[in-house]
Parts: sequence; structure tokens; C-alpha cells
Amino acid sequence: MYRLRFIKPFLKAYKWHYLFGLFWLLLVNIMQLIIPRILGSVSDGLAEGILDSSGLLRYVGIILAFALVIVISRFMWRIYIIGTSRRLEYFLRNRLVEHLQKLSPEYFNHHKTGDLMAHATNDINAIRMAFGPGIIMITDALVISIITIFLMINQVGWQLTLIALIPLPFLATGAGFFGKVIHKRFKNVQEAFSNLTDKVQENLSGIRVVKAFVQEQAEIKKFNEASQHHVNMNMRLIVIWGALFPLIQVIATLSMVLILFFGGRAVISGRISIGDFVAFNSYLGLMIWPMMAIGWVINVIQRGTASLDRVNEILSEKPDITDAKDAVELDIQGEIEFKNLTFEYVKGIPVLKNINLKIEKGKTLAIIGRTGSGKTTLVNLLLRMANPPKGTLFIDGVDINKIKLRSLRENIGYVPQDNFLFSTTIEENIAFGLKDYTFEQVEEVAKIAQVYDNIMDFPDKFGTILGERGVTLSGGQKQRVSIARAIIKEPAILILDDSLSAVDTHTEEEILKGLKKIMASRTSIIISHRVSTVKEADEIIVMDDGEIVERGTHEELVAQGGLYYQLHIKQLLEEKVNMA
Ligand SMILES: Nc1ncnc2c1ncn2[C@@H]1O[C@H](COP(=O)(O)OP(=O)(O)OP(=O)(O)O)[C@@H](O)[C@H]1O
Repeated sequence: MYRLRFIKPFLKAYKWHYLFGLFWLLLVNIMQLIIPRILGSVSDGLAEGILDSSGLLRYVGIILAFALVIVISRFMWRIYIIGTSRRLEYFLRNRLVEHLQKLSPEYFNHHKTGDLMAHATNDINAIRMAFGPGIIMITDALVISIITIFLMINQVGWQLTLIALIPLPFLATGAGFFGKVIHKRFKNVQEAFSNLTDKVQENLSGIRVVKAFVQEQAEIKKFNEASQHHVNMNMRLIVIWGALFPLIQVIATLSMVLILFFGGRAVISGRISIGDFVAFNSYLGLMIWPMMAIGWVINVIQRGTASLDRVNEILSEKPDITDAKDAVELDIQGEIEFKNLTFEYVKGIPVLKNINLKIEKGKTLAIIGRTGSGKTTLVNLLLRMANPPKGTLFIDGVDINKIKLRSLRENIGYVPQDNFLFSTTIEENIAFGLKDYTFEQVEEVAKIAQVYDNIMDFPDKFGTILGERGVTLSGGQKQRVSIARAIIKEPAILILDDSLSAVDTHTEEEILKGLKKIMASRTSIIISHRVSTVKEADEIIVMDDGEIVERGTHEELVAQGGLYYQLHIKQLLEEKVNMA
């Protein structure tokens, strides 16, 4: 029952739906079981010559009435059981996606998107099958076989019933064995499929890299291999399914043959009537379906439980970045302080070492440094995309771990290095997550970010829909839309992580000029590789291998003649060469 812990609330809320559905299902079963008895009586009546036309018509009327009730009942159980299983699918998928949203970026570094997509599709589908068709099959199989056996004994005695049922234990063990193999092979198919999804997803997201490195053929080959593996795994599953059904058929036929022989002899010797024989045969016919269902239902339930285990595993994953119990809502002013901050993603490998830094409210800090020196990690901690150690990072004097995540992130305007844009309109991308905004605001921030004119050149202007990852925009345009998205929030803290790298120095200057007004009243952090981007900042820090190695204003750092100075000279030379 522990397995059901996450879907318990749903099952509780919908128990009456299931019970109501089961009621109709049982009604169908009972009706189906009575019909053979009626057929038996008709046969006897006909054989004994005591049935006239009006009597026959009465029986026809009864069977028709039964058929009508069966039609209505089937409709009802389908609505109530299959319908409820579809609601379960909806409930579980929403719960899963909601939970995934709460997990930290680190979780997604360690779990493939393709796998997670497979959980959200295949696994949830398998759970739905278990809680819809699976429940129907089990009920059918149990109710029909138990009542049928009882009726068979009642009709022709236990000896003949026993003979008819001899093949059944073989069927049960055979189905059990096949169920196990099917489950294993199905798992392999699932894994192969997840691998396939992953490949497609990576290939489409990375299409530019694939093309630029002329790797189309190599990628197609890799995909074909994965695809072939998926087919092979499916073939192995088909083989076992293919063997299962004939086996069930053989066993069912064996029962029929036994009954034909022994039942026929009983009729000849007069121990049972022809009517009994007909009814008994119909009962046996009714038993075949549940028998066949056994093999199928074992598979469905096994798949369902395996899928439920996988989904449970994700749902049990505790989000590691959450609000502390005593977290406070903070109207952030923008003072930031790092105190002796040392941070490591992997134990024993510090990426930031002993960082001491204070940024006064409204000031601008620029960070420059080699790639991998820890610049992005610094802002990741500020956004709490990772947890900084206690007592090392403060905003307005409050330990960042004690600030409610929502109030922290709502007060930070962040332009990430990877400018992800959604496949929606430019306007919606800029106003992302804002409930109240005016179109004028969108236009204004687009102007500040120097992307307004570009947008107005598109036929649909702000209504232009962007492709996946904003493919209709150039790298620089994407960066500027991202900047507009960050500043429309009017955040207390603005962070630009290498956000001007794809624009030329002239546009950069224009953007910085536009941002100056915005930044005057906000605390800003600008990360860049370019001296031209950072030189106006109130303080510049130079990072190297997780440490602050130089700090000061542009003039001070140039005067120091260190790393910053060398970078400055190198970039000045580059500019001159470019202009020449
Ligand atoms: N999630 C992570 N898990 C483990 N190590 C990480 C993780 N993210 C970054 N790192 C490592 O931390 C170090 C600092 O990375 P970071 O992204 O902060 O550098 P950066 O200065 O921003 O580089 P760039 O200028 O290239 O963006 C690198 O050595 C990187 O490999």
C-alpha cells in the first residue's frame, strides 16, 4: 500500500466512481452468466417439445431485455472506470510536472530529459492501464470464473466440471511465467525508447552544432543504431506475446475437447440433458475470455507497478532548494554581501574560495575573469539555484537561506548566459511571468534593450511567434529580448551574465547607456569577458580559479598593471586591428 502513497488522495476522492463502475461491471457479468442458463432452458424445452412459439417469443424478449441492460451497463462502466483512469492519468501527470518544477537545476544535470519525458508519458500511461482496463480485467476474470465454476458444478456435477478445469492450472502457471518475461522485455523496450527520445531531443536542440561540425551522417548512423535497438527489443517482446496467445488458445481448446468427449458421453448415457450440455458449453465459452485475460492482466499490473515505482521515485525526490521553516518575506532593497564564502558542487572541489565582497544598494559590480573561474556560480548562489553555506551570503543583512525563494527571485532580474526564449510571442517572452503589465511597458523595455527597431521590422512586430529556443532571432537579438525580460520586472537587483557578448561594441554602448538610468536605482552585477562592458562599474573584481585576484575601479585596475590591465591592452589592440 506504501506504493500507492502518492495516488491515495486521488483514489479516495474517486472511490465512488470506481465503486459505481464496478457495480455496472458486475451487472454485466451476472447478465452474461444468466443467458447460458436461458439458452439451456430453451434447448431443453425444444428437445422435450414443450416450447411453443409464444414461449419462444417470451425467451427472445427476455434475452433482448438482457442485451439492452448489458449495453447500458457496458456504457456506464466504461464511463466510470475507464473515465476515472483517464482522470488519474491527468492527476498524476500534473503532479509529476509540478514536482519536477520544484527540483533544483542540479537534479536535471543528473537526469536525462529523455528519461523524464518517458516517465511523464509511457510510465503514466502504464499506470492508467493498470487502474482502468487492469481493474476491469481482474474483476471480469475473478467474478466470471468463480460464478461460472459454481454454476457448472450446479449444472453437471463436480466431476465433469473438474475435467473441464484440468487445463486451468497450466494456464495460470504459464501466464505467470510469461508475465515475468514480458515485464523484463517491456522494460528493455521502455529503456530503448527513452534512449531514442533522448537522441531525437539532443539532435534537434543541437542541430546547429551538428551541422557546423558536419556530423549529420554520423548522427543519423547513431540514431539508426538506437532505432534498430528499439525495434530489436520490440521484436523480442512480440515473440513472447506471439507465443503466449497460441498457448492460451491451445489450453482453452483442450478444455473444449475434454468437455465434448466426457460431456457427450454423459448426455448419451442420460446422466445430463442436452440443455445441461449446451449451458455447460456456453459457460466454458465464457471462461475462455477470463482465462486469456489472466495473461494480459498480469502483464498490465506488472507494468503498472513497475511504472508506479519509477514515478514514485521521482515524486519522493526531496527538492533540495526550499524555503527554510523560518524563512521571511523580504522587500529587497539590494545590499549584497558575501562573507568568507567557499562553495563546492562536488565534495572536495571548491569552485569559489573565500569570497569576501560587499555591494552597496544601488551600486554596480562587474565581474570579469577566465571561463570556469566561478562567475556564474556566484550569481547562481545569489539566485539560490544552488544553496550557499549558512552565514556566507546576505541580502540586506539577512542570510539568503532565510529569505523566501519567491520573494528573492521576484526581486532579481536575471539575464542568463543561455538565453532561453519560449515558443510564444515576443511580447509574452518579454512580459514572462508578469500578471499586470501594459503594452507600453513592453515597448519601453524593448527600447532600452535596443531591440525595439528589430522587433518593429518583423511583420507581426511584438506578436511574432518565436520558434523553439527563439530560432527566428539572431544571438544578439535573443540577448536583448532577454535583457528586456529582466528589466520589465523592475527588480531591486539586476544580473547580466555575459549578456552582451553577442552584440557589437556600438550596440553594447547603446544598451549600457539605456541601462544606466535603470541601474542607477538598482544593485547590478555585470559579468563579462569584455573590458568595454565593465569599465563604468563602481567596482570591478577579477576572478581566477574561484578566487578574487584583483578588485577596484577601471582606472585603479589599469594602474595596477595585473591581469585586468593585460586584458584591457589585449582588447584595445584587437579593436584597433578590427578598425584598421
Ligand atoms: N553543476 C555543476 N556541478 C559541478 N561543477 C560545476 C557545476 N557548474 C559549474 N561547475 C564547475 O564550476 C566551475 C565554475 O563554473 P562557472 O560556470 O561558475 O564558471 P564561469 O566563470 O561562469 O565560466 P564561463 O565564463 O565559461 O561562464 C567550473 O570548473 C565548472 O566546471
